[in-house]
Amino acid sequence: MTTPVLDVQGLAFAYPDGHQALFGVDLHVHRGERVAMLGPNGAGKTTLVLHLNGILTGGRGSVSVSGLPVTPANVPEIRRRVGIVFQDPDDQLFMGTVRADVAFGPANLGLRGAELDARVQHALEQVGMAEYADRPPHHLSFGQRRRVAVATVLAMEPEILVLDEPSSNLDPASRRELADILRSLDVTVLMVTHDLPYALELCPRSVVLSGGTIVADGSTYDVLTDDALMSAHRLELPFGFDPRSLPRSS
Ligand SMILES: Nc1ncnc2c1ncn2[C@@H]1O[C@H](COP(=O)(O)OP(=O)(O)OP(=O)(O)O)[C@@H](O)[C@H]1O
Repeated sequence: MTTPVLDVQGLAFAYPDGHQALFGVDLHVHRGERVAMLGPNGAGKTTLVLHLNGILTGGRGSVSVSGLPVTPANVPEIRRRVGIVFQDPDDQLFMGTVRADVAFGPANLGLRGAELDARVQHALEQVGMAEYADRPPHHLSFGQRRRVAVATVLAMEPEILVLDEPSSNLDPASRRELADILRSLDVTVLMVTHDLPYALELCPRSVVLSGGTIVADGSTYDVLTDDALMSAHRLELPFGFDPRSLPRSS
């Protein structure tokens, strides 16, 4: 078996106020997988994501990315390997142009000149935003800014792309376009979402985190059609959406 891209073992974490948010989480994601992380509000999803690149540390258990443990000493390399796209693109876009925002990370890695330009161009092409390179990010629509935020992370050539609620606040066309982009990428994806149809559309596998533990890990179709599991963990499909009535693509 190859080394997982993401290897979380027995991760337990309590916040400084004593609130225990994770109770021994195990999660293994292999290269090329697209995995959805589902779960009700307060389940611990964000807490888990913040451990993946060392924003939160100090809990029990371990997290490794392609064999490299997430430790304070490894954080710079871990942050290159784990690209997190946060829910609000404005948390990630702070430069005067789209190009400068996408160049920021690779320039910090030491890329310069033609190599840097090519990296930026490729990342913008991957998200269909190359023609916006010279625009200020704050002149773009929310959906366009989210795509640029994805490009800022892709420009680092991460081992795993972690997306927090990628479909939130997108209109139906932007939501579909982002799905097409994510499907086209040759990258391992972990996607936190409450948008269950989006999980079904994009991720063959889903894990359900509830009360700080993983309560299910299997095919997204099997998870979403397990009525007892769904109701036990406050997961609800949109009215009228029935995975059983869809062609089985994932
Ligand atoms: N800084 C903090 N200090 C104390 N407790 C916290 C802190 N941040 C989160 N928590 C608690 O930890 C638990 C897990 O929170 P977390 O944000 O990881 O959940 P989540 O699954 O991402 O929820 P949501 O779907 O609402 O985003 C919750 O009970 C939350 O109240």
